[in-house]
Amino acid sequence: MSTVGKAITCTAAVAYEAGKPLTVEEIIVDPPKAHEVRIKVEYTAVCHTDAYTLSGKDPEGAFPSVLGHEGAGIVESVGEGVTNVKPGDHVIALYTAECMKCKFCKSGKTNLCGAVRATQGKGVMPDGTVRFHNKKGEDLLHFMGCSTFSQYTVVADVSVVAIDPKAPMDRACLLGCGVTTGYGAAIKTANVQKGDTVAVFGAGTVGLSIVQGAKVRGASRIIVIDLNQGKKDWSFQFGATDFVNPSTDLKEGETIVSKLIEMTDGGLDFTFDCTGNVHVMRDALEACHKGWGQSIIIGVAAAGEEISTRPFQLVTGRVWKGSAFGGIKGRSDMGGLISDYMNGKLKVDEFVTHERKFTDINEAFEDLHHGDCLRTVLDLSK
Ligand SMILES: NC(=O)C1=CN([C@@H]2O[C@H](COP(=O)(O)OP(=O)(O)OC[C@H]3O[C@@H](n4cnc5c(N)ncnc54)[C@H](OP(=O)(O)O)[C@@H]3O)[C@@H](O)[C@H]2O)C=CC1
Ligand SMILES: N[C@@H](CCC(=O)N[C@@H](CSC=O)C(=O)NCC(=O)O)C(=O)O
Ligand SMILES: [Zn+2]
Ligand SMILES: [Zn+2]
Repeated sequence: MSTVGKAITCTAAVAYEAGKPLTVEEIIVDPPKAHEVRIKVEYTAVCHTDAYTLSGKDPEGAFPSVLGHEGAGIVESVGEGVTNVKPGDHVIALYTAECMKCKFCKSGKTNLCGAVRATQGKGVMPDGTVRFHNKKGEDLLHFMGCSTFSQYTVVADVSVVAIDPKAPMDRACLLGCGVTTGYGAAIKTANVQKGDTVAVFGAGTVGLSIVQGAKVRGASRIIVIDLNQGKKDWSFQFGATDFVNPSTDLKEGETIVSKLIEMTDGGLDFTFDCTGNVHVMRDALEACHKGWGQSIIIGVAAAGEEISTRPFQLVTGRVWKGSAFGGIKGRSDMGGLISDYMNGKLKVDEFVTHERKFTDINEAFEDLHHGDCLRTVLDLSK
């Protein structure tokens, strides 16, 4: 029986309270309104940012909500006026929308889009209402415009892209955030060139995806810095030339900054923070080469945190910038990333260290805190 135009009851993992496990329960998902798309989510991974918001450290975090933003699925139905996807399309949800019409989209300067960001940050659809309700009749908020921790979700049409149906969704879902963010940060935001020197702080999925982007571009040196020795082998597997563990590899009187400057004859062309730690962000800036080194902030820091350095670091030519979703325009660029993956140029499968059924989602959050996990992929059919 067709579900088009009807509310769907399905299983979701609801975040009722900061710092508490998710509640796996049946919820009701309304049909899509105009310019909205209802997706049957097939697979989702858990990103560090989901854990960050669940922890209560996200100033935009609101509860009760349906988290999740690294998901792939199949369009179940579309609202009036939707032309970019159709029922049956395989799709990836986009936490960075691309409307192609707003000031941001038309600027040619950024991948940030202004079309739905304000409502997205409040956990509601562009019309200010929600499509999720629990069985008590309470409204549940959306998250990052995606809410992939539900068997069905509703997103704005500007927040979804169709992909090659031959791409396996249990892997392509990682292009919804981690892999795209890191790879894009290297090849778009930084635009690393052949021979450049690169340092990556934090060897999670984001950091290791920067490593592979830097390798594709022919960087001469790719130094990974992580406190977890277990990340060393992975770093080399993705293309690092060096691995430094600041807790074991620094000599008396040496700092991570002085070591990196010494290793690279004055500092790096590009450094990236993928830890969300503001002290690491400072080190990453100060390890840049005088005159031209650029440090890219990707990690998400908790509410109230601030970055600092001596202004002289910038006066003398180092540049601090940031990157969201790797500077990638989701609707325009995703096809190319999927092709790169399918052609073997972009590693994605290698990040899937754990696979679980959806109902074990709280274990997937636990996985994130263990050094042996890059990504856990959840199968929403189980
Ligand atoms: N700007 C954007 O568009 C996006 C930002 N993010 C953010 O990027 C960051 C990375 O995400 P993800 O790769 O999923 O996260 P992970 O937690 O998988 O990776 C972070 C890595 O950094 C390591 N680390 C923590 N503290 C330090 C330190 N002081 N020095 C060196 N290494 C350290 C961690 O080690 P250990 O495991 O031992 O703690 C871990 O290996 C997160 O803050 C996330 O919220 C994610 C996606 C998009
Ligand atoms: N809500 C937080 C900021 C969270 C944040 O920085 N998100 C990243 C993506 S993290 C993905 O895993 C991002 O791209 N931000 C840009 C955006 O427009 O959201 C806060 O309020 O501090
Ligand atoms: Zn993410
Ligand atoms: Zn736009």
